[in-house]
Amino acid sequence: MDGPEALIARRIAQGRGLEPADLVIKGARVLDVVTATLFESDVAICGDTIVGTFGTYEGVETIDGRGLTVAPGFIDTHLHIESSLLTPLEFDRCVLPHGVTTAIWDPHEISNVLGTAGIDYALAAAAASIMDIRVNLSSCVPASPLETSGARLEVGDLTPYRGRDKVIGLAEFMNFPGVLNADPGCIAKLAAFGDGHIDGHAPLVRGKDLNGYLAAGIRTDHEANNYDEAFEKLRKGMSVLIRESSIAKDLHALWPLITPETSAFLAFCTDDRNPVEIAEEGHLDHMIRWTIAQGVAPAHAYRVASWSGANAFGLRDRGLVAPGKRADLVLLSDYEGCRVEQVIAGGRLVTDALFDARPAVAPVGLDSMKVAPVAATDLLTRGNRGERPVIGVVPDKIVTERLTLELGAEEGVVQPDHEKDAAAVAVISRHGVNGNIGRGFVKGFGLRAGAIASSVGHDSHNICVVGMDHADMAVAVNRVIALGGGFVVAEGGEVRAELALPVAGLISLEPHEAVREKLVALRAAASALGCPLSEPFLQVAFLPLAVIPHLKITDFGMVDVDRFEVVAQ
Ligand SMILES: Nc1ncnc2[nH]cnc12
Ligand SMILES: [Mn+2]
Repeated sequence: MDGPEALIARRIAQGRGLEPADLVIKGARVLDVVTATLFESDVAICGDTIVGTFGTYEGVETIDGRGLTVAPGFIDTHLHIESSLLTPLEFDRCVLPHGVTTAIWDPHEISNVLGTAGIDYALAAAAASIMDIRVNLSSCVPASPLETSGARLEVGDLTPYRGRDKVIGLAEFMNFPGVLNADPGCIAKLAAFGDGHIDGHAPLVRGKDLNGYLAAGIRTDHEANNYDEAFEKLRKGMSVLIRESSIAKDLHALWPLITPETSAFLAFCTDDRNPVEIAEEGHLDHMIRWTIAQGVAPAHAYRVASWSGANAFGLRDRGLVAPGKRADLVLLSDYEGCRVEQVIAGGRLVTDALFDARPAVAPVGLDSMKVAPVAATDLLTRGNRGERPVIGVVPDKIVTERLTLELGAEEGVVQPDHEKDAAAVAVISRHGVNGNIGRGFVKGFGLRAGAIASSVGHDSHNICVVGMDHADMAVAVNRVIALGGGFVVAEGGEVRAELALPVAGLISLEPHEAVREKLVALRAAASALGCPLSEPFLQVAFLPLAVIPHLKITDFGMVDVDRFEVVAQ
């Protein structure tokens, strides 16, 4: 026998204790998330598979498990690795040590810029990473018809990827108005993937509209930011993915959902989490730790972070410390505090040498700035004094308010107003498709001067700039273009801080430690301009997301998301 048959025979022999296992964790306390109990045991591993628990085993190699608790590897059920600002392999090196052994990636950020080349990049990275990166195919590129993306993905672009290694199904179906209105393009995608997994994205969708959205075959949601909405979705059979991103922090509202009965139907996700927060707080380990600190039984929190997510996405080979399951294991020095000591990914102890041995993945999209430098006059909103729609930023939320403010004008140009905390905002099309510039105003950035610009502008990733001075806005935008993409703070005609994001205008080529340092400097520069927000760049980056209520801005202009129409250019 050789090949799969020999491997199965080896697993049986090692599981039965007839021969030493490849690797044994000796004398640990093991978490069983099925019965929510802990038990003392060795854990025997053959290759990438757990083969023995509830027993004593000999191992070719052993790990001293005394004083440690072994939990199933954590599963981030919905994220955009691009939002970490890191390359996927740098994300792997940054996040796997936090116990996240599986990450389910929707590469719609890079796909909005590069099209299927973005999906190919994601799959190449998934083949090289140590953590098991799975890919859901980006269902809505562009996210809405009210923006200009760098590419479009129709059903015919997606179906060739079905069944590919690492591919699960269809990623977050954000165009919920398109679903509810039975838009033909949406229906075609739902039909093509209906027999598999379809992820959802349904902020504030309730009642019979939610029933219609679910009847379309959509299985999960991560956009509920309040208990009642999440509870309704849970009771209607959705897997609710509780999110703690760097900007949308829903854990504090949703942790009470986690009970003995519901924890099998809830999962954790991060959506968009950057290296500063990963370093300062953690990743899913932070979510587990924080949830337990609220009083949730530890075993239920760990179940949400492992088995429940595996089950929701059809990953039947993982999520338990049990024979036959994938050897994704987290060794904890503090069970209630979720302090990760060591991680085993696919049966391999995670070490620096393991990361160093990965094959390289070539960067893509290094020429994604297909736009000429702008002049300050390009960013002006022409008009007279009067009332106009203004985006209301809500700290730690991506939902924004639809405000109306009276703003003054000078010589036919509408002016930012520091007293009213009304900054100018513009979105500059950057994909070489057209010369669109959307212009408007936003309240909540607290700026007294200067400008903040970003080539990360969800999800079409045009350049978004917020400022109190149009000349500084142009300086910031033009530096973003010169960098090939990035975040820039400018004041008094000077660049005060910057981070280059040359991979599709979204991702840095630097190590996560360097990206973290530059993000800290950018936050400090934004704060020096008066900005009180903990995440100023993500707040800028989410202003264009026209599938999140209520008022946003794209390269088309100000978009009323509830009425799904452009309300001001
Ligand atoms: N990056 C993203 N794209 C679409 N919807 C989101 N909701 C939160 N983050 C998002
Ligand atoms: Mn979403």
